[in-house]
Amino acid sequence: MFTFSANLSTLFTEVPFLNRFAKAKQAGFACIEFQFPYEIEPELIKREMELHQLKLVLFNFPPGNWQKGDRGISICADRQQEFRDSVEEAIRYAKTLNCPRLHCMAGILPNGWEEKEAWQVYKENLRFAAARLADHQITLLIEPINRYDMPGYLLSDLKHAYELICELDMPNVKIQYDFYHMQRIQGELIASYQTYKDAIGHIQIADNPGRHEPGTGEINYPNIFRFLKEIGYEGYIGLEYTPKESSDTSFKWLADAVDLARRGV
Ligand SMILES: O=C(O)C(=O)[C@@H](O)CO
Ligand SMILES: [Mg+2]
Repeated sequence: MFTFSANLSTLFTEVPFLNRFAKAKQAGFACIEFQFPYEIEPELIKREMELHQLKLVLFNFPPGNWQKGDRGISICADRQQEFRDSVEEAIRYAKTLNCPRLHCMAGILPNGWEEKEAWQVYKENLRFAAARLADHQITLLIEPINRYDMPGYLLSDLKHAYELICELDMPNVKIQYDFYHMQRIQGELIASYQTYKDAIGHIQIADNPGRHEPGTGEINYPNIFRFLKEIGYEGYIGLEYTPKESSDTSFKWLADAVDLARRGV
């Protein structure tokens, strides 16, 4: 059976980052994930995790300068040393926090850049990162992201992600399948999950439109959870959504999902 993990970058944002661990515990979570922890030293995060007995399942490589528009730097030919340094920084956090998965964002293709060259650099960088992560038994994840939210994001196609993984042929590289992005990119959620399931290493969820909690939009999450249970998915499902009203009132769907699983539906 799968396990839900609370994404502390999008949930409990009513309180400062380090206070979100207690909130996650109070809401009944044993597992958490977040996006970019780099403003806080990992020892402080570790203290909160230990205090509240929380297990970390995922976070991201440093994305470059987010305020200036970076959404990952792994496709940038002129920033390969910066990328390599970012891999080491992510490993430093992952080792301290005992985290088994890291997501590497691709990046936005700058105007006038050759797409073909960007793919080449991306591939080289992923190969480097996957080898470094393998030294620490960490899985490297790549996630197709929709271009409505991130215009120009290079990796926005599930099949491309899969082909890249096949080409790299490194066992610790997997797809991060975010149902919200996949709905906006192509739909066909269950069928496409089924097609690529052996290459998928992590799931995230949110509804569309709005990227709020399941039940607020058009995605049939009860059906998706039923499907994931049927195929025996035993990994994590990250709640990477922005609560429609407040975090505390955004978990009603979760009670229904857990109940559904318990009843063996
Ligand atoms: O945007 C998403 O979806 C993610 O999973 C993030 O890690 C990237 O911001
Ligand atoms: Mg995601």
